[in-house]
Amino acid sequence: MKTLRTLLSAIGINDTSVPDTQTIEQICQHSQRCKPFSVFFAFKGLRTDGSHYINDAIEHGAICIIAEESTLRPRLPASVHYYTVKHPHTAFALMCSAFYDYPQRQLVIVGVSGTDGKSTTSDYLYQILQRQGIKTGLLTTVNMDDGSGKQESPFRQSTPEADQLQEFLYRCTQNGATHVILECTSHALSKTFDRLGGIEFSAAIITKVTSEHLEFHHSLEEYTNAKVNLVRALKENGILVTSTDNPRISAFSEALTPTQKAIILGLDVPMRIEFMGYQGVVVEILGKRIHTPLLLPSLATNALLAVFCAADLLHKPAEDLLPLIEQIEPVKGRMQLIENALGVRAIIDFAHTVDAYEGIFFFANRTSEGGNLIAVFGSAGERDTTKRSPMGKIANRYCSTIILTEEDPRYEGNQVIFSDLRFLMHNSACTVLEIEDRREAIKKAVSIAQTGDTILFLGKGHEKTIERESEKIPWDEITEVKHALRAEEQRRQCK
Ligand SMILES: CC(=O)N[C@H]1[C@@H](OP(=O)(O)OP(=O)(O)OC[C@H]2O[C@@H](n3ccc(=O)[nH]c3=O)[C@H](O)[C@@H]2O)O[C@H](CO)[C@@H](O)[C@@H]1O[C@H](C)C(=O)N[C@@H](C)C(=O)N[C@H](CCC(=O)O)C(=O)O
Ligand SMILES: Nc1ncnc2c1ncn2[C@@H]1O[C@H](COP(=O)(O)OP(=O)(O)OP(=O)(O)O)[C@@H](O)[C@H]1O
Repeated sequence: MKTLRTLLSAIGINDTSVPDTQTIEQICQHSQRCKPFSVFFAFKGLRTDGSHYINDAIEHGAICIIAEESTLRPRLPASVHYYTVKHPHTAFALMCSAFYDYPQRQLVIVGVSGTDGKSTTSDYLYQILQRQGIKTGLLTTVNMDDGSGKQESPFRQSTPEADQLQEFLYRCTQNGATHVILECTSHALSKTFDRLGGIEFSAAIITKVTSEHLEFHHSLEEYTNAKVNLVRALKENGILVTSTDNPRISAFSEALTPTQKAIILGLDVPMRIEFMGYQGVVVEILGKRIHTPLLLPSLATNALLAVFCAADLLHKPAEDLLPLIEQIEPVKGRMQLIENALGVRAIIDFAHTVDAYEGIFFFANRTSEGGNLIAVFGSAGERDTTKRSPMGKIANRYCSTIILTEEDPRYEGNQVIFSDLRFLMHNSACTVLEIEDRREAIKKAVSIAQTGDTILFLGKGHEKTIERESEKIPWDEITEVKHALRAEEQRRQCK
């Protein structure tokens, strides 16, 4: 247990008036999660201002309040300590780290970022390190391992808030993990949220930076700059691993210091990726020809990034680790084929960006062998709107039928989202239907598919809910698609 004085000094506040026996039970940023002897951080948010909840936090047991510099000092009981700081999110991360005894200092931490491919690359690296006997922690949108075994991530965010993140790292140290792989999102890396503040990374993998989350970052430069923060957080001898697929390599390599290094696949290490459709991608690299079970070339690149990062961490030749990608296991909801007796190729994938759409529609088109292509998708409400029309355009170019449906409409509602998605759909040979209820949309797609056709179910992957307004409806895309296929098989058998 830490004293308040120690925790305050971790964020540069040295207050000798605080009794040095005063201990702290918890640090929180939501008033209702405070319990007796908590420190409450009052953040100015996008919807409300945490400083409006200071009294609520005190009622729940907060004894110390940290607010932003511009916050007007509220009237407080004399027993409550109150401070302001310039960067409260960074202070929150640093104090949480101190609260858990700086767990990152005991761990080799790899950060994985990029527009697409963070979860898969992280998972592939985890698999490689585990197979090399390294006890490895993992935290992605999909999975978590705190050293006690792999399970689905319980967190709401891909990179959780600093209190949850630091507690996770602490558990990793307690469970004997030596290495940890963290999926690092642009939100978490941004100075606005700084959820990873205080963590020094041994390696940074950047898959590919295209465009996403512009509703938050406002420009591609700002978005890229947030991701570059991962390289800025590298240790003195840290390594950047990326590939020539990444159109923004220079933004990242320019942030390296002379003692840090980079491996750029495709440039430092020539490679060739051969598309083999449903047989899985073949890669030629370092004189080897390796057959992977991964279907998309981008996923194979992710696996290679993982291999070269692992080789550097383990001081092993990459050649020795390359064969491991022959047995790499897929990640839930990523290019997941659902078996069926209809003779239809049913694929669930988490593609939800323009670049990921390019990849998956290229795959589906190249492998269609004359069959029709049907796609079921929507786009997230209250999030980046700039990607919607280009995504719709790509789908419309290749599909015979598109069924627009809900993804997470939130308060924006489906009709606005559908209209954005349709904006550049000029190919009249493609039928575009709108079925808001995702379950009905899936059933419809399955009902019109014939032997040899391909159906893509996009944008939900592993996710467990659909967010309609403020409601979270439980959802399991894999189960829903399986049910629809089974029902259709029975219907056709009875005919
Ligand atoms: C858009 C976004 O990032 N929102 C984050 C933001 O919410 P906000 O600004 O709306 O917060 P707010 O509701 O205005 O509240 C302000 C403050 O008042 C506090 N409060 C509020 C109410 C109350 O009763 N008491 C109280 O103390 C809140 O805890 C908060 O600290 O600050 C909150 C607390 O700091 C975050 O939980 C919340 O993440 C939400 C859950 C979210 O959906 N974030 C997404 C966009 C996100 O982070 N995504 C990334 C990227 C994913 C990807 O790349 O795919 C991720 O890492 O997951
Ligand atoms: N390197 C890549 N380049 C382009 N598309 C990719 C790449 N890797 C994966 N994809 C596509 O993106 C989808 C999501 O992959 P993944 O879950 O690894 O991304 P992510 O960055 O973790 O996504 P999120 O941040 O939303 O959790 C995949 O299903 C695939 O269609």
